[in-house]
Amino acid sequence: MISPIEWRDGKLYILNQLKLPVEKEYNVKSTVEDVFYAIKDMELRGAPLIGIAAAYGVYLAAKEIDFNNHQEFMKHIEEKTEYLAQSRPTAVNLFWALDRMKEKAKTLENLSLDDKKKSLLEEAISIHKEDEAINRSIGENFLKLLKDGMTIMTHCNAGSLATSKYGTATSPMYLAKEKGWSFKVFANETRPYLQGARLTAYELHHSGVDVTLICDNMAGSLMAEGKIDAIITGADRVAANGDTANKIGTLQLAVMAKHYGVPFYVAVPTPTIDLSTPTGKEIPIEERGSHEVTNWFGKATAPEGIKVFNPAFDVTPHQLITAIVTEKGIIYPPYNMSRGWGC
Ligand SMILES: CSC[C@H]1O[C@H](OP(=O)(O)O)[C@H](O)[C@@H]1O
Repeated sequence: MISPIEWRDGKLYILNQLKLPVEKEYNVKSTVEDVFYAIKDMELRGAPLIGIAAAYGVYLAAKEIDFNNHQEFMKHIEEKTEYLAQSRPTAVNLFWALDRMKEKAKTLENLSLDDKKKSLLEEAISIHKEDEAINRSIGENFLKLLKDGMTIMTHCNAGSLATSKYGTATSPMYLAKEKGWSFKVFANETRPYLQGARLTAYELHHSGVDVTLICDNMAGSLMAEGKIDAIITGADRVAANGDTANKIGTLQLAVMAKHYGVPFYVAVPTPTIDLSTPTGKEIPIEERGSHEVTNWFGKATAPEGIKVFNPAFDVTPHQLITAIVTEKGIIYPPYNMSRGWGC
């Protein structure tokens, strides 16, 4: 499995996902600004991975501090976490990771400056490592729901390229392969940024998972022909009532799944559950630039100056979700996330 982020030899290496599947290029990110733009420009993306990168970004911000007045130290950390929080608005993992790093920093008052920095790096590494265990547990919980030989559809990339390893929606696909099961996977290309074609098809194909790439507009006919046993997507934010924000195009998949009686599952690490957001209506939906719709790798795919609407996410109402699978267990409707994840 390809790793999208590595901390090694005292440096942060980020795989530039804008170059996949053609080039596999890792770049060193040395400053909090480097991490901000890597998230904003989608060199790295995917809710859990955004959180992990932001955690390292807070450490890189601390690294530049050369004074040990704790009030000033905290002021700097707070400024830089607010800066990183501006990178993308929807994936709650970003804010979860920033809050966790800020809370950690508050506990370091009596340490030397070097030990403060060391402790923040250790916290970022913990967030990174914990994510791997979370994803494996999500996969294990999914295998209680799925059966060998099933055909699964997925949307966008909620794979190892969106996390530390295994992915969330793809975790059961990798674990099934470990168990000698054979899933057939349909990966939706996921216009406009093609995370499904460029990333999900890439990582599953290179891992020997049976994956077939389809255009987004082909999903309905496969369900109508009874060829899909389950749909599994990731999530960027789950509201307290179970409404779920995920990549644009997820909502229409869920509506069609309901119509054709296909189970619609969401793979959710619990840091993606946001109890402070009551329903999907309150989830901020990122709108991205028109170039993502009108160009691909510099080739125009629409007339110059055309008006474009480019929301990066949509919200699937909880009524359309068969189950929410987390590392702590499987949550069934009615969803009331404040009940200890409802597992
Ligand atoms: C593991 S969930 C990843 C989640 O993030 C993706 O969005 P983006 O590529 O814009 O960061 C997509 O919504 C995935 O489901």
